[in-house]
Amino acid sequence: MKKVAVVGAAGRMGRTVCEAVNSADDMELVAQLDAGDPITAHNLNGAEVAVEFTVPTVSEDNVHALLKAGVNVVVGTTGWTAEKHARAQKTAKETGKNVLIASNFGLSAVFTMLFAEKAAPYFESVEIIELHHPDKVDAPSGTAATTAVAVVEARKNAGVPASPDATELDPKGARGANLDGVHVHAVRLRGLNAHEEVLLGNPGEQLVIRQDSFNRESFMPGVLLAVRQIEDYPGLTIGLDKMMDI
Ligand SMILES: NC(=O)C1=CN([C@@H]2O[C@H](COP(=O)(O)OP(=O)(O)OC[C@H]3O[C@@H](n4cnc5c(N)ncnc54)[C@H](OP(=O)(O)O)[C@@H]3O)[C@@H](O)[C@H]2O)C=CC1
Ligand SMILES: O=C(O)C1=N[C@H](C(=O)O)C[C@H](O)C1
Repeated sequence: MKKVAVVGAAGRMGRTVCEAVNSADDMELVAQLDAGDPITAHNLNGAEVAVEFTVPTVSEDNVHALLKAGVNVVVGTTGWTAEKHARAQKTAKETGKNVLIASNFGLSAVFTMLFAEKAAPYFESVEIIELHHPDKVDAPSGTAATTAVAVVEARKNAGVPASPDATELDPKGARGANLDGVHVHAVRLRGLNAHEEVLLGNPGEQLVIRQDSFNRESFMPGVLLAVRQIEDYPGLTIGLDKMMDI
C-alpha cells in the first residue's frame, strides 16, 4: 500500500484527491494538511508521497518543505516558472527525493498540449483560449501557459515567424495576454470547469484542438498514475506526459 498525504486537502482539488486515494486499492490516505498545518515529518504521518494542490503563492514553499520532510511530491498547483523549477530541482537533488510538477493531470489536456506542440510549426497563426470556473484565482491558466511555452519553443526550433497580426490599436487589451508572441484569452464563466482550445490557422484552413475537463474527477487517473510512478523518476519531472509512454 502506497502511503499518501494530501496538502491542500480542504480545497476543491484536495478533497477530490482524498476521495480518489481512499478509493484506490493500492493506496492509503495517511495525512490531510491544509492552510495553517505545518509541513513536518510528524504531520505527514509516514507518507511516502504527498500530493500538493494549494495556491500559487504558497506551493513553492510547500514543495521545498515536503522534500525536506522526506517525501516524494506530486504537484498540481499552478504558477510555476523556470526559476521555481530550478530551485525545486536543486532541493530534490539535495534531499534525494523526487518531484513531479504538472500543470494539468487531465489526459485530454496532456494530449492537447502534445498535439499543439506538434502542429504549431505547420501553421501561420496560433492562439489559445482557456475557459474556467469563475472561482479560479489565476489567469492565464497554468495549462495555457505550458501550452504557449511548448508552442513557442516548437515554432522557434522550426524557424517559424511570429503569427501575423495587424493590430495597432488595442487600448482595452482585447487581444488578450501575449506570451512570447502567442495570444492567450481567458474566459471565466459559471458552469464551466476547465477547458482549453488551441486554434491554428493557415490560408484556407483551421485546426482547433479542444479539451474539456467537465469535473475534477477527470484529473484523478493522471494524479494516481503520478503517485504510483513518482518513485521511479529521480529529481524534477515537469509534465505528466513524461510518465506516459507517448
Ligand atoms: N494540475 C492540474 O491538473 C490541476 C491544477 N489545479 C490547480 O490546483 C490549485 C488548487 O486548485 P483548487 O483546488 O481549485 O483551489 P482551492 O482554492 O479550492 O484549494 C486550495 C486549498 O489550499 C489551501 N491552502 C492555502 N494555503 C495553504 C498552505 N500554505 N498549505 C496548505 N494548504 C493551503 C486553501 O485553504 P484556504 O482556502 O483556507 O486558503 C484551500 O483549501 C490551483 O493552482 C489550480 O489551478 C486545479 C485543477 C487541476
Ligand atoms: O484552477 C483550475 O480549475 C485548473 N487549473 C489548472 C490550470 O490553471 O491550468 C488546470 C486545469 O485547467 C484546472
